[in-house]
Amino acid sequence: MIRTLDDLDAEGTAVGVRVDINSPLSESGDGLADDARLRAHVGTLSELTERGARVALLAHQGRPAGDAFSSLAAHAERLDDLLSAPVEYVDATFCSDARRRVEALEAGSVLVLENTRFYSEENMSFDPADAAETHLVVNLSSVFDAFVNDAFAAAHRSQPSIVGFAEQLPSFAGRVMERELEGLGNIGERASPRVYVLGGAKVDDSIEIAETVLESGLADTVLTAGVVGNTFLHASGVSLGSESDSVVESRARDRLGLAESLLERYPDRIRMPNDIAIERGDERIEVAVEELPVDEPALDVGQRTIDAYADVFETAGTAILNGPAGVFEEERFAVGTRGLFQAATAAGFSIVGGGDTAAAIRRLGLSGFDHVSTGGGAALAMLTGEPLPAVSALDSA
Ligand SMILES: Nc1ncnc2c1ncn2[C@@H]1O[C@H](COP(=O)(O)OP(=O)(O)OP(=O)(O)O)[C@@H](O)[C@H]1O
Ligand SMILES: O=C(O)[C@H](O)COP(=O)(O)O
Repeated sequence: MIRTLDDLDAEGTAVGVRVDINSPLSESGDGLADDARLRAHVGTLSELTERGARVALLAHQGRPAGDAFSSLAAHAERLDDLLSAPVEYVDATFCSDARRRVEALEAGSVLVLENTRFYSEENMSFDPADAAETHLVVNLSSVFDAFVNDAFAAAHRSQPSIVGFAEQLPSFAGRVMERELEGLGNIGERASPRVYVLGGAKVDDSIEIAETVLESGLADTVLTAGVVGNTFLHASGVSLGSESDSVVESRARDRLGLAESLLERYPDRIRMPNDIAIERGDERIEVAVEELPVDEPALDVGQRTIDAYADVFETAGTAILNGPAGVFEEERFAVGTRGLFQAATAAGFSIVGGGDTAAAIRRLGLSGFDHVSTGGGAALAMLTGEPLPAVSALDSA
């Protein structure tokens, strides 16, 4: 049974709170280009500080050697704007200076510790028992009274700050974690027919997801769009044209055979676009599949596809959306994503996977979904029935 903040005696308690505020950075790299994930955690942090907790914040940003690998100074500054509680930052995570700052925390205040991934162990995976013995967890457990995991978007990572503390301290789910588990947990018990929309450009991953959800019966129908839809059209023998075919072959990598096999095994449960949209001059031109191939790359799905998929949503019990239908960053090719995602809200319960998809619906001003996740890979793991290390750790705490 996972304990929540309802079960935590917060007054005066030094609480280590793991959040996921991993965010796109501004061009200059010294600021945040998007603060959606910081805003997502305001509820948890406000509740804890208003209840008198002494909050030490743990988080990662980027990956070693990656462009977005940075300190959390800018995150702390933004959180100070977003929270009514005082927020300070220290450029240390678990050394004696950091521990002293945690011990000196006043009730109702927040200290942002430095990026956990600045320390080598955090970039490795451990079983929870071994994670509990890492330097980060051992040192910080000596100054924390309790641990809250609110980092749903990193819940699929078995890293020390995610799975180690539950072995050492009383541990609880934060409100983001609680909400995500309510929205995405037990997906197999959600009303059917369950319809998965697989779009975007992570084609090899999406083909594997299609196999998982079809084989397990989680999905009654898989609707494909984006490069994923183009790939299944290609796998079904349709030649889209040299430009699109080469995009498909590069993105599908060695999974094209699996797409062909899935079409043979589930001909009635996988749907492909009826039409695509191309750019000709300054125009958006929609081309029926029967009129393919064309020279220009397929950059979106067309109205016939939107209408056909909308019919499916009308009778869907649950719609799960991951990946946009087209190059939504260009307004002319956002038509598919707008139409498809809006139509999906007709389903009994609509869920949007996190990451770029959640960013897309914010950018396009789309609304009406029952659950919009903060997690990309973590949401997908839950939506395909995979266990999440962070959740297992909290559950055994
Ligand atoms: N037909 C298309 N041709 C080329 N690119 C496309 C097409 N359709 C969608 N895309 C691109 O796919 C990208 C998003 O795909 P991606 O798979 O990363 O989404 P996502 O699954 O939501 O991401 P994440 O897993 O990070 O949440 C967008 O940048 C979009 O431009
Ligand atoms: O942005 C995300 O998907 C999460 O913060 C996890 O980041 P990671 O893929 O670098 O572990």
